[in-house]
Amino acid sequence: MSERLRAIAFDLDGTLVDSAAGVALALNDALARAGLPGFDVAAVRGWIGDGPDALVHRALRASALDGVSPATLAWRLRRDFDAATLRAAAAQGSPYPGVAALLRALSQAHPLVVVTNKPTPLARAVLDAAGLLGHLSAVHGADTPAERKPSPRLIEQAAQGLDLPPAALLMVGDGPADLQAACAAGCRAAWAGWGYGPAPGPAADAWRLDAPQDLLARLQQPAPMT
Ligand SMILES: O=C(O)COP(=O)(O)O
Repeated sequence: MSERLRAIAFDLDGTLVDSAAGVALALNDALARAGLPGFDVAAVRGWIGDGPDALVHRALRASALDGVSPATLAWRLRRDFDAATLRAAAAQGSPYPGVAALLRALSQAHPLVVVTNKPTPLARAVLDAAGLLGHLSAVHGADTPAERKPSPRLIEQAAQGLDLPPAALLMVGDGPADLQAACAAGCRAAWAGWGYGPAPGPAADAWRLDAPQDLLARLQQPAPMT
């Protein structure tokens, strides 16, 4: 690990936990309670990464209800989605192969945090059920819209909590919002190629990781940003 890199911030969905099937389960539970049809995992996978409000909005748009439905429907779907997630956190997904071992190895030497667009209570429940919470120093979830990545706020909050400048962090994530938030915070970035997001363009200043274990190897090399 380079001298200035002192802590690692991980995205949750599509980076630590393969949650698409679990998110689809909770979303479809909420939709069914509202008398609406559900969606398959492939569709839902493409809607993950910007938080549950965006997920609900995208589901409503795909249901052709967007714009004609009252705001209370979105509110109710969101409430029921959160409840379904908390009721069955263990069904929300498992860590990707190699993730638990990676966190175990990295946490020996460096603080690890999660920076996610999931609200904190949901994020903590999912991480706990996945057996990952014990490796983490803190979980920073987006509890208000303004905190959501690509805003740098959660990364800044994480850095502040560790008493480090954001530049001392590496943000590892699968989505464009993760890399944009890292750039906005002035912190280094690594793209998790095993997740849901598209590959960053050639101009993006980020490590490209094919598998969780690649991170250990890359941490021995010079950092992509200074
Ligand atoms: O979309 C979500 O709920 C959270 O997504 P993230 O963990 O990739 O930030």
